[in-house]
Amino acid sequence: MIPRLLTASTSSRVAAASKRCRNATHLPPSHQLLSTISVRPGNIDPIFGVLFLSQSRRRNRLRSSIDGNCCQCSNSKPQPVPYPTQRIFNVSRPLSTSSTREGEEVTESNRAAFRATPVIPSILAYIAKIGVGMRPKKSRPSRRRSTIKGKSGKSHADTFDEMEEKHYFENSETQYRLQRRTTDRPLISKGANGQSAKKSVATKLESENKGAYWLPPPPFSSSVRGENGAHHDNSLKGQRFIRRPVKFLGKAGSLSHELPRESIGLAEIAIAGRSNVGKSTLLNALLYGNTDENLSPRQYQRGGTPDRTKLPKGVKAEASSKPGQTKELSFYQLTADVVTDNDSYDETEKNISGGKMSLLLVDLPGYGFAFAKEERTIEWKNLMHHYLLERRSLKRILLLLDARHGFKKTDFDFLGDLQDGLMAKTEDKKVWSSVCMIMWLLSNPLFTELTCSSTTFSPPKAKRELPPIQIVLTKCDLVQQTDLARRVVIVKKQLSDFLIREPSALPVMLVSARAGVGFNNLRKETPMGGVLELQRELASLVPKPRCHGRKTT
Ligand SMILES: Nc1nc2c(ncn2[C@@H]2O[C@H](COP(=O)(O)OP(=O)(O)OP(=O)(O)O)[C@@H](O)[C@H]2O)c(=O)[nH]1
Ligand SMILES: [Mg+2]
Repeated sequence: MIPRLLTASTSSRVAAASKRCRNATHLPPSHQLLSTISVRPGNIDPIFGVLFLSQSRRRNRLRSSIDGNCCQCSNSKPQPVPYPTQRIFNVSRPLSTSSTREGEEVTESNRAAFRATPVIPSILAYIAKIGVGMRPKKSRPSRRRSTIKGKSGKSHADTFDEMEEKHYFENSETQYRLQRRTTDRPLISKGANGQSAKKSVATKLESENKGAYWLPPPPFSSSVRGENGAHHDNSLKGQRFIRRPVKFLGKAGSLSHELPRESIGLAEIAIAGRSNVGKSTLLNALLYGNTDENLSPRQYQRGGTPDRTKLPKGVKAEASSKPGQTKELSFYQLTADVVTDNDSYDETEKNISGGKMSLLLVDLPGYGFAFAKEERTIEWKNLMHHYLLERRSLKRILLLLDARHGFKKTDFDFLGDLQDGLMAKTEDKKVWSSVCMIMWLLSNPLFTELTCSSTTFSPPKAKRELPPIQIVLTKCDLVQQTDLARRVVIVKKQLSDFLIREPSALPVMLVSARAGVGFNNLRKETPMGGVLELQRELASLVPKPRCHGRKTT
């Protein structure tokens, strides 16, 4: 037996081509194809070691498979990926057919590839508008640089590598000026007493903004602060939302631990992601907002943002720079009492006239590398999968990705495991329900009657799907805005390239849990972007109170 010989590049191309053919009956695996080719000394090129086949038919077969076509498929386009019969993820747009997750190695794009990714102007404009990400530094061209002209007659500053940053900076500067013009218009007018109104209005604004801070949106906070310190939003159609202190409902570290009771009346949101991606920090920011009393939006706009987020008293998730800090599933409940304007509110009163609105945020342990024993990490993983697959009140899964790195292999492994678990569960359920049905029919004396009127029998309930998975990029404050725009493009591409179907059609959200970042539009009525937008999104998932508008007894 003469050993088979192929150059590495040829064999990998054949393997890639065989993977591209979706019709299993058409193309045998590449190794099968190659095993049919017998290698004779005459078939080996003495210099390159590449196969030369005497039979033209075999040569054509090999060539066609190397070119990426199945040897039996006549059309050159690869066949679409066969979709799973069950809906795995909630999607509302066409599924990706470009490649499967299986066998693909997820590689972190290198710096050159990352730089080569185009910056889409609309994404960049959005990022600039919401104010997340590092602003490009003001690159003032030195006098020398601006005066020295290149051969083409252009200044060297014009041919500078970071032209797009310069261009962007000009845009953001214009936006900033426009914003100032609309919000601070009185600043340029003169006061009645001849004194410049600029100073007085500025002082007034300063005092108003002093302590202006960012809280969860209604119903979990107010946009107006009452005289007695109570928070309520008067703009909401005769209703007030009184926020209660955050409640810690409990934690579970293994499958034997009991989870808090499920309830239809509350929205449950799980925060998942790799270890150290910022899950606990984001959870705290979602629960409490960013309440640095000394921080004013004006301070932020001048570029100085404090390093630490100052949170008020209350239960909080523990965050640490060490991966593996969170070792249990922890449940935090945010509740607001809905009070109609005519009613007096008593905090001790159990049955509030308008009812209650509750949001349950669940901090999950991270996957990937963690400072913990292996058995422990396996235990978390099992618990997490069990929770995500079984919990019925789960409304959304926030999948956090570090904005500096995007998707990593562990993230796809996590999604893949969820998908596998869901498939296995569906199969188990099908088998179990059919066994139950047969047993019941056999033991039932009315068996014959039932078979005649089979319409009375209701089939087993359809399988619950996973809730939508929302991709959230965290730590955006550590990334340049142009790089952030590139990251969004790459994450979207990775989603469509490596998953059979995308987790959901929800937009990729950009947040930073650091104080001052992501809320420079604080003074606008509708908050956009950052944690504020995420808070609004989550608040919109909270079901309306059932006893709305009437007194309960
Ligand atoms: N600059 C910056 N740092 C952040 C941000 N969010 C979190 N961090 C930091 O990232 C580190 C990890 O944060 P955690 O919230 O503990 O991360 P985690 O995902 O809960 O980690 P595990 O519990 O170990 O899974 C901490 O040092 C945080 O201060 C952010 O938005 N910006
Ligand atoms: Mg944590």
